[in-house]
Amino acid sequence: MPLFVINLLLICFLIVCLMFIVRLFLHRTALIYVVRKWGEWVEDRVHVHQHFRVPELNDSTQQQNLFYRRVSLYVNSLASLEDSDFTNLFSGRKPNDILLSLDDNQSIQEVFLGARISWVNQIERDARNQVVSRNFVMRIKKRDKRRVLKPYLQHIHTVSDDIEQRGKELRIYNNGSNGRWKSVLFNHPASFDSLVIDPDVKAKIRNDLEMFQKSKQYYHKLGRVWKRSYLLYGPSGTGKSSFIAAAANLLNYDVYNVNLSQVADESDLNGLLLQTAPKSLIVVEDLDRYVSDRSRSRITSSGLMNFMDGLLNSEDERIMIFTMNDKEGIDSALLRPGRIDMHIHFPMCDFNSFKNLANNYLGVKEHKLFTQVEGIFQSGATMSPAEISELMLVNRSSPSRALKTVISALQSNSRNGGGGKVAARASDSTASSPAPGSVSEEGGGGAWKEAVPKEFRKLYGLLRLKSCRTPGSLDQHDSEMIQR
Ligand SMILES: Nc1ncnc2c1ncn2[C@@H]1O[C@H](COP(=O)(O)OP(=O)(O)OP(=O)(O)O)[C@@H](O)[C@H]1O
Ligand SMILES: [Mg+2]
Repeated sequence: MPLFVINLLLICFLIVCLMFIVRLFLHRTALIYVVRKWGEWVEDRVHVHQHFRVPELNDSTQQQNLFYRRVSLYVNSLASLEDSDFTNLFSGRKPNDILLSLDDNQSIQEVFLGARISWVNQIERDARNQVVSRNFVMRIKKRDKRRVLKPYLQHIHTVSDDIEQRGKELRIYNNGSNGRWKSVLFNHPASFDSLVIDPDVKAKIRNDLEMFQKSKQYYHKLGRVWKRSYLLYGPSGTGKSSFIAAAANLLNYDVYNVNLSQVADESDLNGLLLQTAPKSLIVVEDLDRYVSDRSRSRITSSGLMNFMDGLLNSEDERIMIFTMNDKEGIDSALLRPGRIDMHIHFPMCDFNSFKNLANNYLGVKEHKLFTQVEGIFQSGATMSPAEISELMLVNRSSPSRALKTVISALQSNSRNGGGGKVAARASDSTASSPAPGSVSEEGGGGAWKEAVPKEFRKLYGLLRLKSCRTPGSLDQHDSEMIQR
């Protein structure tokens, strides 16, 4: 090979090495950002830009400009804000939330559909440093505007909606006899993680709920109302109401709890449905009782079915949840596909659920008493998760004592006729519950008293009294339990 070719190759190699080292140096020292900024500065000088101002107040009426709020939510959520040279940090509504916020007159950029868009948080102050006006000013290349502006504004709407939805405080609504909803704040701590059901079923439902939330276009294309219905069925104390609370927390939906015995007639029921807001869970608990005992409600079957089909605005997403202890003997038309999209069974506790509860309530993954518990479950004994969790909760200071208490309860239950009997008795116990299916209600304590055999309650009382001798080992809730 001629010498000059070798030299040429050598020079090329050296140039590549040099470029690599320069690039590495720029990245390591963050000089790359400086170079990039210069590049953008030059680019800005050779393009014509268009500016859009979003004032906080409408010029003529001095009323709040709703779009300003959306832009504010959107801009302060941009990932580029985290990378910017300066950012204000504020605490959010939830305890661990930290919110980022642009400073006065700070600018930020993002790339949308290949177009660079920048925002300035323009704040004007007077001589006394009082804010005179607030605006967000958007800047975009004239060349990109026609292509990008419309989808970009739509994108701002969608993202800000989503942020608002995630940050909103949830409420639970109950209907009164006047055909109106009354609401209170809803902060039930239930989550899908704390809910003990078959892991595959749990994953399937979570997936189904999340898919539904993202399926607006799909439902629209099919010409279907954007709604999904679930039936939760199983004995009392198996987690149906807890599931509803967990779903509301997962989706960030308000809960509308329909008490059918308070509904005067079908038009009243439809009126209630129309008063519900989008992004909500509409819940009817203990539907089987209303259906089998007509004296509890003045709604006919067809009225109920119309309600379940819910002629709602197709744009408004809603989820309906019905609960039942037993679906035997229920008119199949009421439960047909389309009217109810998914049937979810909530069974009594088995050994696997018991282990999950022991982990959640006692922090115990393995224990020498587990083999004995497994044997008792295999012999056919069972109790509801509510009963077992209640026993674990009050004995949480000593896992061994908690497990022994559960074992005694299971054995006692088995001697008294097995799980079926407890299940039946547990269902009966809800007949006296004050309001059907209040999501915020912790059903464990009351049902426990009714469902656990007397003999065991005596034994349990003795154990509680004994443990009570250790000062400070019980909280307020525990003392209430002893008095029962
Ligand atoms: N599957 C479960 N996973 C975790 N905790 C549960 C479960 N089932 C019941 N619990 C506990 O028992 C309590 C009562 O459960 P919940 O009210 O959800 O039962 P339910 O099925 O709605 O009963 P009912 O039919 O009587 O209304 C809950 O607060 C929760 O602490
Ligand atoms: Mg319930």
